[in-house]
Amino acid sequence: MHTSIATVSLSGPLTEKLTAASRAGFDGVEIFENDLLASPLSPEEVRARCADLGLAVDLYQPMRDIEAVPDEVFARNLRRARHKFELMRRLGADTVLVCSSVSPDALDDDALAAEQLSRLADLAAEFGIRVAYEALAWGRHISTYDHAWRVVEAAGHPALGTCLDSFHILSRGSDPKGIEDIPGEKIFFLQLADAPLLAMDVLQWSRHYRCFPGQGGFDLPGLLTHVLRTGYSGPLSLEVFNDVFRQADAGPTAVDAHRSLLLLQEAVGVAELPAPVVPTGVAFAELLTPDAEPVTALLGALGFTRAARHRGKPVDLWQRGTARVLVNTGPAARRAGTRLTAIGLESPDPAGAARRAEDLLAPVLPRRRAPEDVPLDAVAAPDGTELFFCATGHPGLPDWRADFEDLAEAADPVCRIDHLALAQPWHHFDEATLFHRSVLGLHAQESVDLADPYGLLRSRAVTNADGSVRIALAVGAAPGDDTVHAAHIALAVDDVVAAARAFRAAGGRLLPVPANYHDDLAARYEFADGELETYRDLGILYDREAGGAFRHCYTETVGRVFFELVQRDPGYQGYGAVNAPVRLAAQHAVRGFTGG
Ligand SMILES: O=C(O)c1ccc(O)c(O)c1
Ligand SMILES: [Mg+2]
Repeated sequence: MHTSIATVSLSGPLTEKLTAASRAGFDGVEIFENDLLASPLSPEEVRARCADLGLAVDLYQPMRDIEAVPDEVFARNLRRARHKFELMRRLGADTVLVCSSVSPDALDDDALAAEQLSRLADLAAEFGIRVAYEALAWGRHISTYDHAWRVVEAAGHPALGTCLDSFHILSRGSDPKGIEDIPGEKIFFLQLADAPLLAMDVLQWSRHYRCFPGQGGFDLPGLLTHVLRTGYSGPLSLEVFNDVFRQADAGPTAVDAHRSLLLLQEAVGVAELPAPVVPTGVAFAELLTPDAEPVTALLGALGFTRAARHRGKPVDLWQRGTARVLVNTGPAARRAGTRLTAIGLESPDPAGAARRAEDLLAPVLPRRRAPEDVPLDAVAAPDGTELFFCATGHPGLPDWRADFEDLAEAADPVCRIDHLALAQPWHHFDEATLFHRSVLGLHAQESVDLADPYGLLRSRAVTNADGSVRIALAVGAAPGDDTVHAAHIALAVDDVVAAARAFRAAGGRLLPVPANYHDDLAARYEFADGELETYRDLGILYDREAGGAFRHCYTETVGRVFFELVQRDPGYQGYGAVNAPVRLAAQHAVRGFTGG
């Protein structure tokens, strides 16, 4: 279907918004009046720019406070409208959005509203323009879609139709099924926005918290299904007022926006995409570092051995059990300190996984990093993390390990990657979740807010069904907070006490945890004799759910990476979130002393 985006959804001046929308693959735009007023381009120039970019000007908006007013006020409104219709002719826009009045002048009189909207439509028709009337959820007298439709229906004017906006409909809890009572050709426009389910004033909610479909709590596929049943065939247009998107780069936001529309079309069956290929495990995590020594010292103390070396590049494979970490000291490492740059995901169909990602606008990475390398399918996640789709040890599929020359048999204490925690750029958290959910087919758990001494950290885990892939996506409230912008690799061990002791005996440094924390644990749980003292000594944190317990501790941080040792009872599904504030405070306390 024809896809469109309101310029208010993107950051920057009008020309940047238009360029971003076009590059992301949108077919058209809704031009928000303020964006035009602030633009140095004339309406003709905007029209030409849109044409050059392959964008239709699908809507001009909004026209406000028009209807159900005393005659003399309406006369002034018509005069204003004539100006706007002349402007729209120059702009090449043939549909105008009129939102229901919020003016104190407006009367609670549907017949008057219908009559005046009809007169407005008469004038619009002289310019070849159609009027799409939309109920704002906070409209003074008209605030529901069915009410707006009754007024439009009563007016019975061919140049007057309604504009449906999913936010206004779903935020008020209206039943979208009634949309099917509207003839499709009288729905002149469809605006789509999701939103987190918040209990707050609807105007504030709308102006600050809207998000792209699939990122919030509304049933957008359900609503769109009702709309399509009417025969509606106009644009699917995103109109998202969001404080974060206003500040984020327009380019990536537009890509995320378009991805959300592709997914919505897939969900309602009007677009076909390659099916998700859910990853079945973690093949490796790759660290890029300008200085291997602190990283390999840490890995060594954690019981990893250097098992293999890449044939052509400065990349070593470190392994303990089935936990594999690649240490890359290539030239790219010089640009930034130590960080986690790539993840290998086990995939039953690597090529299929990459095809879906590509169709959902993920940048595809070169299949070979060098001519002699094994070809691997890889894409970039929104945060830039490279995702390799791997088939470790599958006959018939390329094995990434073929690029490596064995150095040693891996020592094999039981150990695997329990989860990876990735720091997201602060303005791309919702997109990251949607990406991992829809592109990779992972299930998203609830988002949790964690108190950091210097701000709030938001975290949301995405997992596969058996928990063999767990990725915790986190973002700090404060842009540029380095501590929370560290990624970490959590290693699952059978006995965290033994693992922590072995780590310390090998010279590793564990994150010290304040005594107050363990005093509180004593108040909350009963422990066997000596157990709590052991945890106190090693800095082991503890959590318990109905399903079981979680014991975990942290290593020092090297660059922007640290490790966690976890002992997870099979029934425990979380990540020790209750302990995160203590852990974050402890990491702040040692910052500067541990950084590498
Ligand atoms: O918040 C507003 O004023 C506003 C304006 C135009 C719209 O289409 C809308 O949904 C909201
Ligand atoms: Mg709207």
